Amino acid sequence: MAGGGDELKLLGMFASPFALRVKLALSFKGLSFEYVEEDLRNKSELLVVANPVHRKVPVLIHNGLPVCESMVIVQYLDEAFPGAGAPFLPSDPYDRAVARFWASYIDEKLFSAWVALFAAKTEEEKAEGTKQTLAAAETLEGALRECSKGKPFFGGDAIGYVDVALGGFAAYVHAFEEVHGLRQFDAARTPLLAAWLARFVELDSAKAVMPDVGRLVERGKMMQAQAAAATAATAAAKAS
Ligand SMILES: N[C@@H](CCC(=O)N[C@@H](CS)C(=O)NCC(=O)O)C(=O)O
Repeated sequence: MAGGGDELKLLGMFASPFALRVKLALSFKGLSFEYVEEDLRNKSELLVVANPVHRKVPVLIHNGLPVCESMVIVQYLDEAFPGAGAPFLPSDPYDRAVARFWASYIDEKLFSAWVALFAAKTEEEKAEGTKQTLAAAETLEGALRECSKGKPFFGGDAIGYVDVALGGFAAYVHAFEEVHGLRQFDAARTPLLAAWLARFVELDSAKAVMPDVGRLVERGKMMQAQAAAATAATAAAKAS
């Protein structure tokens, strides 16, 4: 429990990068919570009632009230628990706007490039997904330079809003390398991001909630094999 009579319950799924953001945010703020693992093929009544619009994880239930959408939850934690650690969002309104901009870039460009890569059925689609992923990483390299002002994190010396947004994908960077053979935050191409990742995964609060990379790799390989089998079945059906 969070302390002071607050009850926090997180509905998540072990492989969800969005749920990981919330686990990271709670961990960085030192807030304890009850964790409920959802089976997304058979969603609980609690999830459906708590997030009737999207029926997705993560949902944070604070004293019985549900809050949905990972980055909305991260902001909520800043506002609902002002005494729990440094705020993720900067105090200056312009810096706050910049942080929100980059967090939404991560969802719109980096995540969608990964989805494109993951869904790729042909070599051309795979090449396109790879190109988009590396281009998004290069853009984020510039964002990190701008936001960190020479300090280790997007938030400066401390973990900030963009660090949490990107941190949700930290375990995936390693898993992707194993499943797709693509090093996204490469030290030669994006040295700041590569150093950011190495530092981030070593933080005690991050380590405490990070999913097992081996399990993510296993899941990624299984999904890749299922996608390949579906493509082969479609090709066979067309040929017959
Ligand atoms: N924009 C949402 C994305 C959440 C999301 O896509 N969650 C996925 C798991 S990674 C989910 O619950 N999927 C279930 C479904 O689509 O039915 C956020 O940031 O929280």
